[in-house]
Amino acid sequence: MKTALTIAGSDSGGGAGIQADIKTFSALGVFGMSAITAITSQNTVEVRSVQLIDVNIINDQVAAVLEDIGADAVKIGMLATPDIIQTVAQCLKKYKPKHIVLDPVMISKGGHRLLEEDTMQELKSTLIPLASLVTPNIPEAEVLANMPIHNEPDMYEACRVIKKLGAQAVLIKGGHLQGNPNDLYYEGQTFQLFRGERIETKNVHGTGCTLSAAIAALLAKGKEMPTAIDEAKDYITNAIANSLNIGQGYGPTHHFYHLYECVT
Ligand SMILES: Nc1ncnc2c1ncn2[C@@H]1O[C@H](COP(=O)(O)OP(=O)(O)OP(=O)(O)O)[C@@H](O)[C@H]1O
Ligand SMILES: Cc1ncc(CO)c(N)n1
Repeated sequence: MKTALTIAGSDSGGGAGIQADIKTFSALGVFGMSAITAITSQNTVEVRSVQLIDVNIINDQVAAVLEDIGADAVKIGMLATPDIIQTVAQCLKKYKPKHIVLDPVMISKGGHRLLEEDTMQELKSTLIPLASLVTPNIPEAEVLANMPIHNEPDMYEACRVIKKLGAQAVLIKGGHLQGNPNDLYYEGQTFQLFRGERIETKNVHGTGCTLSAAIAALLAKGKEMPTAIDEAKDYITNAIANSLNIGQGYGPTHHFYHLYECVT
């Protein structure tokens, strides 16, 4: 069976972070593993508290998984401090996983900052150059590219700037712009727009986590990057279309376990 490791924060509410990633891996027929970087006390409305995990424990979790089982792909989510980023970067340099999908998580849907000041700078210089794909949403892309993004033409320019930070490829997610949620992919030569149709729902907690985990799972199964993104886009669209109206705030996406075949 193919395997995928998520290095991310835990969301007690089950909609984002490690929990969304493992559900997505499982639904796509990939064996999911985790290295937890932070524990968030979170629900569909708010983040109540955050406990960061000691960097030695983060290092040990990654080492334990990669020295024994290995991972066909790694997905990276919430990394709250420059120290944590450096630790994860050292692990990636040591174990050199084939596919690294980096979701530069900044702020929860409820508006809670999930990383400290200066952390985005460290992410830019230390981690983005190691990534096969970096998947910012619009506010994250604005910080990474250091420019405002108001429309699709701005997304093209921001892709160019972010690509120069050294990732192999960039996918800017258009969910936060008005109109249809189209995502723009750029690998340094050609652009590809992955079109979506906006689903009218407030239940979009964890959509970014789910998309990046789906891309990692599909890469683990041997798909080429554009195919992995295309199929992951179908996966997230389906997960949003069937999202769950639970909790008082932004409900979670829904994962269908029986729809996807397992590659052994
Ligand atoms: N209402 C919607 N209908 C259909 N697709 C959507 C909708 N909102 C977002 N998407 C898609 O979901 C994916 C995730 O995008 P989004 O911009 O919401 O990520 P995000 O802000 O990082 O999510 P989160 O921070 O909650 O994890 C993208 O492919 C985007 O186009
Ligand atoms: C732990 C965690 N990671 C990522 C996000 C972004 O949605 C979140 N809300 N919580």
